[in-house]
Amino acid sequence: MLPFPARSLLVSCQAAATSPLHGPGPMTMMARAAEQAGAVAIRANGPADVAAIAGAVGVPVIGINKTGDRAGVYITPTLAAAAEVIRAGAALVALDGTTRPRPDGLTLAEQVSAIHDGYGVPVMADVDGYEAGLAAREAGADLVATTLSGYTGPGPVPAEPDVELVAKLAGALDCPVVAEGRYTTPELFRAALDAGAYAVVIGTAITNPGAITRRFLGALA
Ligand SMILES: CC(=O)N[C@H](C=O)[C@@H](O)[C@H](O)[C@H](O)COP(=O)(O)O
Repeated sequence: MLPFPARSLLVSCQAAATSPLHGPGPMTMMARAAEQAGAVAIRANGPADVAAIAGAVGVPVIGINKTGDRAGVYITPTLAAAAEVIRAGAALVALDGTTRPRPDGLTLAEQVSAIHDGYGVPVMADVDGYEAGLAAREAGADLVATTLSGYTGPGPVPAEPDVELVAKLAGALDCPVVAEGRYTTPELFRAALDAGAYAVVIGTAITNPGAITRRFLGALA
């Protein structure tokens, strides 16, 4: 049973170490504001933020634990990283669901089943493409998210979200597909749901005032 309903908006509350909003205090305020406005789950990074947010909101927290280099597997890359955010209060854990080798040597299937067996929480696999999505479900993921599409190849990150991948995965998988990554407008949020997304995670467009400010100033360039 998933801890949030279909056709819902989930808000990612994360701030880079360079941001004045970095840390559990500001991220908890962001999460409370998102919950007050109708977000039905919060995605948060690291045990400190997960613990603070889980203690302050009534909606479930999707915990991630970014570790290591962004060029490699960095979203909850190991079982130990997953355990930290689960112990901090995550109701669900999201982790790298690509086919790349993982730093602790576990396969994705081994990591997922260790989380299921050891902690009993659902797992969301952040994938970068169709084949990875199929493989992640095969490996036991309870949800598949398009989070890493556009981020694992050699080229620049596209401006638009990968709605096509959402549609392909939703048509092929027997589990919920979550749209995540570069959903910047209400129209794109709606497009993801219409393409078959169970829910949509929105981060930057809601919780990153620095990026929003830069986006407006881009109109002057
Ligand atoms: C690729 C990667 O590391 N994505 C991260 C995953 O947790 C976050 O940095 C994103 O903000 C999140 O996925 C939400 O996406 P957007 O901020 O585009 O709405």
